[in-house]
Amino acid sequence: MLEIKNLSKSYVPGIKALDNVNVNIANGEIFAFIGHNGAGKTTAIKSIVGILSFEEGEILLDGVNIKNAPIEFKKMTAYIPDNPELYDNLTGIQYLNFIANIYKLDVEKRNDDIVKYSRDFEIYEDLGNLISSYSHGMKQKLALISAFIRHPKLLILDEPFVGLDPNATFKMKTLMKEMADAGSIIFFSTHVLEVAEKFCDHVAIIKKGKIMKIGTMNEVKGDKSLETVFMEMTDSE
Ligand SMILES: Nc1ncnc2c1ncn2[C@@H]1O[C@H](COP(=O)(O)OP(=O)(O)OP(=O)(O)O)[C@@H](O)[C@H]1O
Repeated sequence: MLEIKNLSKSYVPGIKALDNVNVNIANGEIFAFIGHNGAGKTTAIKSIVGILSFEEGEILLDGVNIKNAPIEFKKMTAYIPDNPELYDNLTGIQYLNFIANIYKLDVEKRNDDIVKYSRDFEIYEDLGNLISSYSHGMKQKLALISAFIRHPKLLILDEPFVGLDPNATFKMKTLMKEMADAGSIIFFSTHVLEVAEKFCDHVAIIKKGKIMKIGTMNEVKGDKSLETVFMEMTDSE
């Protein structure tokens, strides 16, 4: 379970980018975090994965506190930013093995997973090429594979649907669903409300650092579309 309790964060004293955010996500849930530009999604994500410090609150994954046990927490977590920075001078396979070695993944299992996921994402044939020769979408696919081979407890993604072709988007959703069915938590931010509506069990709408509405997709949208509820929540001052 991921527990975010009373999380507040300011970049500038007196201005809260996150204001008393509370979120609980059970194992196996697919959770979408939606909000306007500047609402605080990336700030929340970077706080959860331990990149940003925060002044108030607690973040726990299966009871492990990011502040008290950051290494243990990070071992269970895979994070894919909206624009992943990879190592241009490595080949795709060198990068995947580098990540696999850092996390001490079993060699046989990792090799099987690399073949499976790179075939799924149709970049198997490109793994021997330098990352510098990859397109933006291919880099995103490589970053996704590096996360999937770890089978993390928490997979957290910032805007994962931007820049992927329809096949890759479909494949990513299928693999995310598989991971959730195996008990992982999938947490992502998105501006693509149709995908969030169809794909997620749970959702939170954030505005100016505050959670406006949170719950199951049905609880949040009722008999309206997610877009309608989002507009109602975020347009009003
Ligand atoms: N490094 C920073 N220094 C100062 N203020 C920042 C910094 N990063 C973000 N902010 C501010 O924090 C607030 C939340 O930004 P954040 O990037 O979390 O929003 P977001 O919801 O991810 O937006 P987007 O959808 O545009 O990616 C904004 O007001 C932003 O200007």
